[in-house]
Amino acid sequence: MSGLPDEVRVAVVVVAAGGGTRLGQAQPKAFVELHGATILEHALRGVFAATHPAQVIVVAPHALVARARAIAEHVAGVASGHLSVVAGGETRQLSVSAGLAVLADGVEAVLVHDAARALTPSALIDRVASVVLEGGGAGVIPASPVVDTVKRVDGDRVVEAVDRSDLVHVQTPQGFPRDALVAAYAAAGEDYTDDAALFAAAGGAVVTVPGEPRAFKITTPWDLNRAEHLLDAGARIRTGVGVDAHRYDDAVPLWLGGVYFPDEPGLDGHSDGDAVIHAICDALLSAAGLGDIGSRFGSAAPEFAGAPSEVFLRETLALVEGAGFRVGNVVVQIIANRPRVSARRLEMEARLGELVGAPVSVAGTTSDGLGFTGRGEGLVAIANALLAR
Ligand SMILES: Nc1ccn([C@@H]2O[C@H](COP(=O)(O)OP(=O)(O)OP(=O)(O)O)[C@@H](O)[C@H]2O)c(=O)n1
Ligand SMILES: C[C@](O)(CO)[C@H](O)COP(=O)(O)O
Repeated sequence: MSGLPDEVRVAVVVVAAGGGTRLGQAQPKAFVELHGATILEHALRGVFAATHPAQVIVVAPHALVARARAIAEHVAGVASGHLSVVAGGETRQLSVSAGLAVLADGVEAVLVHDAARALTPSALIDRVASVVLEGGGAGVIPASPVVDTVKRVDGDRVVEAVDRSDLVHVQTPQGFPRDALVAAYAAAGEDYTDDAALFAAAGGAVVTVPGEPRAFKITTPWDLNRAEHLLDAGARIRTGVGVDAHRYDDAVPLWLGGVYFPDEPGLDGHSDGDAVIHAICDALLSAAGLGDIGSRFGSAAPEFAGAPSEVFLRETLALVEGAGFRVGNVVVQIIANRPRVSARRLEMEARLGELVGAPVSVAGTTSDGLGFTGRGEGLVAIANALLAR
C-alpha cells in the first residue's frame, strides 16, 4: 500500500481477530458490547485520538471484516485517519502477520495493539510511538511493576517465593522499528505470547516505558465488568480549562468569539487571533484528555496562517465527539480593556453556541489597570468546558 501523506511515519496494527474463549460470550471478543459500543470501537477511539498521524490497520475475524470496517470508519470518520482492515489468522501471531502485510510505504514505526485493551489512553500510544521514532532501534513496551507477592507452585503446593523486584507486567501497544519487526516476524519459528518476545528471539533489544492501569486487557467476564464500571464512574462528566492571551495589533481586524468587531485593534496571531475560540478549543481538548490546540493543530502550521479560528473549533469538536463525548456547556471570561464585551455579548454567545452545539456563556472584565491587560497591551480569554459521555 502506498499513497499516504509523508508525515505518516507510524502504523498501529490493532489485532481484533481473537475468539475470546475466556470471556465466554457468543460473539468474538472485540465485537462484545461495552458501555454502548463494541470493545473494538472503544479501542479505536484511543488509537485515533493519538497525536501521531498513523496508518491504522484493524485485523478482524474473517467473517467480520465488513463489520470491523464499518466500526473503524465510524470512528475514523470523525477523527480522520488512514485505515486498512484485513482478516486475521488462527493465532494472535498470524493476525499480526496479516496486519504487517499491508503496511504502507513510508511507515517507520509499527505499534501492535490488542483491541482487547479497550480503554488504553491515547497518551500511552503516543508515549510508545515517540520512543520508537527517536530511533534507538529497540522495541518499546509498556510495563508496570508486579504488586502482588509471586510464588512458584507445583499444583497447589508452593515451591518457592519468586523475587518480584525485577518482574513487570507488560501491556500493548508494543512498538518496533518497521524493518526489524517485519524481519523478526518472517524469521519466527514458534509461537510467542507477545511481539516483544518474538522480536527479542530475533536478536532485537526491548526497552520499557511506564504502562497505564487503564490499558488492562479484557480477558474474563470480571475484566469486562471492571471496564463497564470505569466507564460508568469516571467518564460521565469531565471538565477542562483553556487560557489564551494575544497582543493587540492595529494592522489586523478583530475577530473575537467568532464575531467581527469593526473599529477595534485586532489580535496578533498565526491564525485570525480569536483568543476566545482558542481558549474554548483548549478547554474542550483538555476535558477530553486530547492534549491542546498547539499539539493538535501546530501553532505555526502553514495551512492555518490567517485561518478563521472556527476551523480549529470544528476540528476540535470532531475529535471530542470521536472520543465519545458531547459538550454540556462552555463558559468564557474575557479580561481586557477593549473591546467592550457587554455590547456584543449576546452575539458572541449566539455564534459560539451555534458552533459548539451547546450553551456558551461569555463574560467580560478588566484587570483594574494591572498587568498587560490593564496597560492595554493585549487580551486574555479563559474558558471552561463541561463534557459528558
Ligand atoms: N487469532 C487471534 C487471537 C487473538 N487476537 C487478538 O489478540 C488480542 C489479545 O488476545 P487475547 O486477549 O488472548 O484474545 P483472545 O484470543 O480473543 O482470547 P482468548 O485467549 O480468551 O480466546 C485480542 O485483541 C485478540 O482479538 C487476534 O487478533 N487473533
Ligand atoms: C500481547 C499481550 O497482550 C501482552 O500482555 C498478551 O501477551 C497477549 O494475550 P495472552 O492473554 O497472553 O494470550
